Amino acid sequence: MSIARDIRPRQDDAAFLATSPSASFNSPSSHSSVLNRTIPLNAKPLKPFATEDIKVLLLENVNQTGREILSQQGYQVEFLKSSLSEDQLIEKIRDVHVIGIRSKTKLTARVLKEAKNLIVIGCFCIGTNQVDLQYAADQGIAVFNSPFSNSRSVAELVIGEMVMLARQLGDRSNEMHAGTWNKVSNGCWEIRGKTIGIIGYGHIGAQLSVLAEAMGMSVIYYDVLNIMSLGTARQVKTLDDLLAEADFITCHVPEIPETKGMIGQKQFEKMKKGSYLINASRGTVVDIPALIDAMRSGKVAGAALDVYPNEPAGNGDYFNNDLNTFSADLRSLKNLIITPHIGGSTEEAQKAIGVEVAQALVRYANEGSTLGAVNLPEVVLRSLTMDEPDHARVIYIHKNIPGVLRKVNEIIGDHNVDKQMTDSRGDVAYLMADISNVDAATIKDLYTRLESLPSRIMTRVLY
Ligand SMILES: NC(=O)c1ccc[n+]([C@@H]2O[C@H](COP(=O)([O-])OP(=O)(O)OC[C@H]3O[C@@H](n4cnc5c(N)ncnc54)[C@H](O)[C@@H]3O)[C@@H](O)[C@H]2O)c1
Ligand SMILES: O=C(O)CC[C@@H](O)C(=O)O
Repeated sequence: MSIARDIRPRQDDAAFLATSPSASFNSPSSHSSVLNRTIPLNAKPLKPFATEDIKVLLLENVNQTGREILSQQGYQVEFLKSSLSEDQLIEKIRDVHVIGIRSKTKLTARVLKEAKNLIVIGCFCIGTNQVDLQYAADQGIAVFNSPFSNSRSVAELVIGEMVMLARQLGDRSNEMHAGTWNKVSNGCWEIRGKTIGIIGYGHIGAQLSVLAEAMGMSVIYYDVLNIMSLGTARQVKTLDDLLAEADFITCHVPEIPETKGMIGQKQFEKMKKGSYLINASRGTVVDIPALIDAMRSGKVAGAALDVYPNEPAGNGDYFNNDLNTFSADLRSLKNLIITPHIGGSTEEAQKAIGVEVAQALVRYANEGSTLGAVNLPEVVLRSLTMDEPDHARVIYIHKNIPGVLRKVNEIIGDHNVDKQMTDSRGDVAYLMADISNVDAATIKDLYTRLESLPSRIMTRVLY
């Protein structure tokens, strides 16, 4: 084996654990086919120096499947059930190399600035709006998520909620719990024959489309992209077209500036009287005080909310006006289902997410692969094999400015570069090269020279 292991960097030497950010997510087929192609049976396990020095912080009750994968690597894994406040996070994140979060933990620029050793962030969920992706990329910190492992769970929840709202099930159940028999059919409907309007026809919206059609519903959808319809679904041109036609309106868009408050007073005015609203996307997408008004006036006959502008840090916390000023008004409404951000909270989804994201973190930490990252270019190299003992993998994350490759190749070009790949995304570029016949002194020298280049964001050497 390579003698390079003898030059273990200090535990706080984040550069050796260099990170990569990468690009947008892939379809499952492209993902797995690339991986299958690049992992031969005799693949040499690359390690970012001493794995037992890698500190992992997992917040928000990340699934056991993910925890196990990371622990099995020998990493030091600390696991917390809830999220942390910004100040607590700043204290904790300082010596952490890998952090795993879900939707609640805010990794702002202020927090990431303190994360001097951090190489990679795993969002054990779909949404990545809780992370300052650009700031992370600028620091060479890769971010991974799980693009579709909980999509089906959300789609099924929405189907259930449509039936519940149409039949006022929440109210009937609450009344029975309070000891009151109230057998009514007024204002109760089948969903068969009704129109569902899906805002955002991505992974969740498309799943929902198929399920809703099977329930006998007509499906229309609005999306900023021109997307192929599934079954007999029909894309409408504008949000207003959807609002005017749908009986059930359901939001499945990401939290981005364009979707903030996209359902507010004006949109409620354009809906049909007696329509229903469901939001299981992000809490900022619907203006909740405007929804409260629309429900009080009878314009909206029922609603289901799973997400809120401010959400508690963990289970057992209060959902009250200290958190969101409208909480008490919201809780007083009839035919309103409010759930604690559980759209993706099923055993199936959480297990799958745990595996998917933890594996991406390990691949990144140990091999430098950015495949599936959401904020950096995607770079993956065929694995080194056990037949290639004296190889090292050099990763150089750098500013995407002219002349860098020439400088880098002046440094690594003195050696035998077996393979090399580079790609850029915006202002950041990611270079990965496998170099043969290198000893500890050479690795140290390469590392030091790359680190001294003005274009450097982060350097890592894996061996
Ligand atoms: N409640 C939960 O537990 C839960 C679980 C999973 C995902 N989510 C949320 O749901 C969101 C959607 O998930 P997904 O997997 O379907 O995402 P996706 O990226 O597959 O699909 C989102 C769709 O929204 C469209 N879109 C973007 N901006 C739009 C706009 N302004 N108007 C109309 N359409 C727009 C996109 O083009 C895309 O087709 C996630 O971003 C996440 O925030 C919530
Ligand atoms: O599990 C979570 O915290 C988030 C679930 C969901 O909103 C997601 O973005 O996947």
